[in-house]
Parts: sequence; structure tokens; C-alpha cells
Amino acid sequence: MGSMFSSPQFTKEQMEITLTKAKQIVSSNPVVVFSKTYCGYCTRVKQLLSQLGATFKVIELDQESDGDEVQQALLEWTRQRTVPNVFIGGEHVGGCDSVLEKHQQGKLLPMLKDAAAIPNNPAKV
Ligand SMILES: N[C@@H](CCC(=O)N[C@@H](CS)C(=O)NCC(=O)O)C(=O)O
Repeated sequence: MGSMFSSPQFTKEQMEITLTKAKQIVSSNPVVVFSKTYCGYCTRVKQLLSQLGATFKVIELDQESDGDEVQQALLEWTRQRTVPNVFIGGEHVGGCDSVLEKHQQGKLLPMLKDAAAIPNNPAKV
């Protein structure tokens, strides 16, 4: 018996290393999208960020050798198991639904600007 998040596949030590790695990626990029290549919700989020001109880092978990571990680490960290799992300015935003909702509320662009994922004062041309 372990915590509700324990996973028989991974040791506690492995999970700590993987969680540290995930946190390092999140803290060193304005926007991070943990994604899967075949996931339509992920495609939608990546499309939107591209349309908004944002710089973002994508990690396709289905193409990473430790993708399952990273997904487990994200679950322990964010309580979210599904992809996309999106972070802006080091803050957990959530999945596709959350990102689209923030956009509809007019909150996404300011968040992206605050995180320097898009220029705050774009030069007039
Ligand atoms: N409501 C979620 C839906 C996300 C979702 O269902 N993602 C699927 C992939 S398309 C998923 O993560 N399934 C579990 C898995 O791939 O491990 C959102 O808006 O992000």
C-alpha cells in the first residue's frame, strides 16, 4: 500500500529524479506543454499558442523514453494525469479546457506577456 499516487512501475527515487527534471523544464521555459503527438486536445493548444505568436516548449511524452514517468510525476505534482498539461510562467494552468477558458476570459494573452512568451510591447512597424 502506498499513497493514492503510488505507481508500482517506478521507484520513489526514480520519481523524485523525474519530478526534479520536470520542474527544471517548467522553471526554465516561459511556456511548457506536456503533450502527446496523437492527442487532438494537445494539437488545439499548440495551434492556439502558435496563432498567438507565443514561444513555447513542447514535450511529446509518447516520444520520450521516460514519458510515462514524466506523466506520473506530473500527476503527483499537479493532480492532473491527462495531456496537454500546460504551464505558463512556471504556473500550472491545466489542460486544453483550462487554456481555452483563459483565452475566452481574455486572460491568456496577459499571462503569456507576463511570462515573456510574447513581447509585452511589440515594436510598431
Ligand atoms: N479535458 C481534457 C482532455 C484531455 C484528454 O482527454 N487527454 C487524453 C489524450 S487525448 C489523455 O491524456 N489521456 C490519458 C493518457 O493519454 O494517458 C483537456 O481539456 O485537456
